[in-house]
Amino acid sequence: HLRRRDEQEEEDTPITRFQKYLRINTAHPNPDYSSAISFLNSQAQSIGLRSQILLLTPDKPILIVTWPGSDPSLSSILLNSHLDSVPAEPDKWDHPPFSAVRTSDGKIFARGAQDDKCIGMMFLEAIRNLRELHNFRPIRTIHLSYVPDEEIGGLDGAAKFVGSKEFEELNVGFVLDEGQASTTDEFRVFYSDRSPWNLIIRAVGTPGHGSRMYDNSAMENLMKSVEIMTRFRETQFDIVKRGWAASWEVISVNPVYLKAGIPSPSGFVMNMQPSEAEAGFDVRMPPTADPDLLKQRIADEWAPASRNMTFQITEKGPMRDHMGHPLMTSIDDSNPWWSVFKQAISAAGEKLAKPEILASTTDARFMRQKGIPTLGFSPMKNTPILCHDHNEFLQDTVYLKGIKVYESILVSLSSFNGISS
Ligand SMILES: CSCC[C@H](NC=O)C(=O)O
Ligand SMILES: [Zn+2]
Ligand SMILES: [Zn+2]
Repeated sequence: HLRRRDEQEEEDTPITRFQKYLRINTAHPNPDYSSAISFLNSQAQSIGLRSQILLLTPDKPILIVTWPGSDPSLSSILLNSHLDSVPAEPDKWDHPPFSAVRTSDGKIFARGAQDDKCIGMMFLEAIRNLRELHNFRPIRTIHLSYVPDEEIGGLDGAAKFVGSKEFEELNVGFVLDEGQASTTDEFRVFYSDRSPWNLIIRAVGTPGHGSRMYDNSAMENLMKSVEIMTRFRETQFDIVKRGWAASWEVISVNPVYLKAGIPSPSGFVMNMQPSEAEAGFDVRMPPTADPDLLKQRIADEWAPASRNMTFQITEKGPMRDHMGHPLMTSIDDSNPWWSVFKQAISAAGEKLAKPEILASTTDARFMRQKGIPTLGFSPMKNTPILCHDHNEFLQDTVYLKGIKVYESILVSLSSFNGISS
């Protein structure tokens, strides 16, 4: 006999706890961080873990949960996830994005189900099982961090966190942060991110009657740039389409807004050519790309002063570590953490795909900048990639499997004794 849904959801199980976290609306622009933190904190307490809340920015709390290891002289393991989500357009979803509905085929629908509330809860459930079912005791200390604002650049989140004295005190030797779902039977793992720039180009030009043909209007100047940038975009995209490079190996330049025209009550004035126009672009660079070369190209071709153009680049976070090296975690035997991680995945009976660079960007770049080896990993396989998409969901069995995978990872990492600091 089928039980009623509300009866099922009154139970306290890994799935209902995941649903509870998903129902807390931490989407921008008004993320409810305080409810998320108190929920996670109560979960940590119910497992018997220590926790502390950092308020490095008003209204943007960071939660740190700690499971002390038996050898505090060893560096610790940090599992990081972000509290926030991108917004959702409820009208375009089959289920309300903060309902966390589980359909009869086991799909849990919610904004954040994949990105990245799944891992934040898997961490806690894995620790709960290791303590309660397996009576496991780590040698290295394990910390969990829950940070705000990843989706808007992380400056008041992970960036401030890694710069704090509290972070120093954690003595972190290795970090796992979020990755991305895999559509195959192999898990994906990421050793670097592309670096994001926000690029705004602005044109000024001669205003005039809408009927006149003349050179050097703001719109003409801007649109020439857009054409040149579109051609550059195509050269990069063609390389990917031909299979010569992965999407993370090229520079992406995608237009995200166009702004021009003289507003009128019914829309825009149609018989005036405006004197100003601008466009915004999301630019992503592979970690090994030369940022100065791209800056030169922008100054020479995309926004040349000769065409009455100016530009503004906002670099969203670091691109190099203190040694001037690109932010990449090594994935060869020079990095013992990599070997331990790989071995933990096989011990869980799972396979890893070839390590990748993430085409988008995560908080991992702030940890890598501190010189701490950091991998991006979200154990979701045979799963469509739905981060930032409508109808984001995660299959219940995939979620439960992820907990098991983290149990294996935590046992291996926290028992690893080979590096003394
Ligand atoms: C500009 S930093 C923003 C980080 C964000 N992260 C996930 O989507 C991204 O756009 O990749
Ligand atoms: Zn994310
Ligand atoms: Zn995201």
